[in-house]
Amino acid sequence: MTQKPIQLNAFDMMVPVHQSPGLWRHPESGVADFTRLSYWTNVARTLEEAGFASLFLADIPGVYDVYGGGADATYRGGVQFPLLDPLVAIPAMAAVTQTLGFGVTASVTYEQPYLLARTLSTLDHFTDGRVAWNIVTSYQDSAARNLGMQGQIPHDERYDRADEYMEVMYKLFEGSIEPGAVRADAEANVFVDPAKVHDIEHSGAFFSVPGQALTAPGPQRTPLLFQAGSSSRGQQFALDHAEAIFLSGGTTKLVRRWVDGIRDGLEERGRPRDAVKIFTLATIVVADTDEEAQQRFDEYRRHVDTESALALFGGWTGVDLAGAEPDAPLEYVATDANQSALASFTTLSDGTTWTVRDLAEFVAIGGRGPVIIGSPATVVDELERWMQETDIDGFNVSAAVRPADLERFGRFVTPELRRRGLLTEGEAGQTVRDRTLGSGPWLADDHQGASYRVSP
Ligand SMILES: Cc1cc2nc3c(=O)[nH]c(=O)nc-3n(C[C@H](O)[C@H](O)[C@H](O)COP(=O)(O)O)c2cc1C
Repeated sequence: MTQKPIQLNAFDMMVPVHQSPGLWRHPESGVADFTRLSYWTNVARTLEEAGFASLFLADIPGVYDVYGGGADATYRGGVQFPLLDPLVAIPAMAAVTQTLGFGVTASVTYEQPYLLARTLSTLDHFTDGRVAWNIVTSYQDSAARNLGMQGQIPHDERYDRADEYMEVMYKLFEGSIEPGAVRADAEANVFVDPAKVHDIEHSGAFFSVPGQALTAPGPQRTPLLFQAGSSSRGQQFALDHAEAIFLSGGTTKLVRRWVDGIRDGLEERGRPRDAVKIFTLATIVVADTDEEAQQRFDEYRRHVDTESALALFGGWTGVDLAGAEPDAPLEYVATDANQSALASFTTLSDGTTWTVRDLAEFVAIGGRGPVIIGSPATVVDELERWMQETDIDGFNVSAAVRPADLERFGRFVTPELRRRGLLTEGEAGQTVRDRTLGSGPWLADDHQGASYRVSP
């Protein structure tokens, strides 16, 4: 049995269908209300009570329009569409919770760093240091087209640009407004001390930001940094910047391979092997007994929508499987979309040949991660097995029926985790960085972002 506590993130998105196409039709699904703020404040409360360290909200700035050469299947299936802006809901969720962190996704390919730094600092203030940023480079042509470009920036170049983007962000968060700059000293007639505000004077290949940050940083200065790139260039970027990395793989063997690569990469950079926390996707179907959980899963299966699953897969990978022979084997092609999503069913599949049908059925519940089915004891045994075999730090828990399966997690799995002493509880006032890494509120001194820090 592992001694290491299991860290829990919930993996969700402000859409009707996130990872389990078709399940919105299940009678227990509540997603018809996903546009109500109360849906999300209830989710936040549920997760906090269930011992989750954070809620990770995925986001994309485009529509999945690859399958069948259009978006009709996406519309019909509610496949990550319609899509609300996750940043807007965070303060409301923070106001009804005390310890839950919020991982928000924002794209470095389409957002300007100067304004995004202000948005994230605002959220860090409003959440008392409970905001984390999932740094993505994005992978959709539809996003590029609607954001004023002819097509996507090529895959690896997106990451080169993202490296410079991060330099700008570190300068804005760490190097522009010193701690103590905001004095609000009425007697001296000084609100902000000019000696403690610095222009960042950034001039690079992609960005020019000569001036100062628009707002003083929040309790964490730089928000906790999440990343999920899994291609080799994506992994390099993650090693250079991330404090927590998300993976998504169907087998312990595949996930272990990625984990070893990450920990070796950290060591090569002279950092501790555990400097970055690693989470992998898992979908849990739990009930009182193994039989009841299996029955529940069988019932879920009757609600899956394989066409929507292929629309989702097309959006991730840029590969259109409309009209493909269901028994045709999948083949790897390099695209400018999400390279690791396709690789996990082809070049990284350990000799298994995936057909189009297998893929649609697998992706239809829980996306690219495992589905763990059983009683609370069986589920926790399986979570422990994944922890041991993959050397991860925790899970990104996705719900098949939303939000019911998150509530069920809290009702069934959390008590078993607590009974086995596997959950670490949050404390009010603790930042999400401290809760996740145990290293205080700011970036670690050996993180490259800390080198931009100006101190009093
Ligand atoms: C668990 C997980 C969550 C992700 N969430 C998002 C997201 O919200 N938005 C996004 O644009 N990409 C998301 N991605 C995609 C990654 O950021 C990255 O673009 C993807 O893995 C492709 O990069 P790669 O080619 O380096 O693998 C996610 C990936 C994983 C594994």
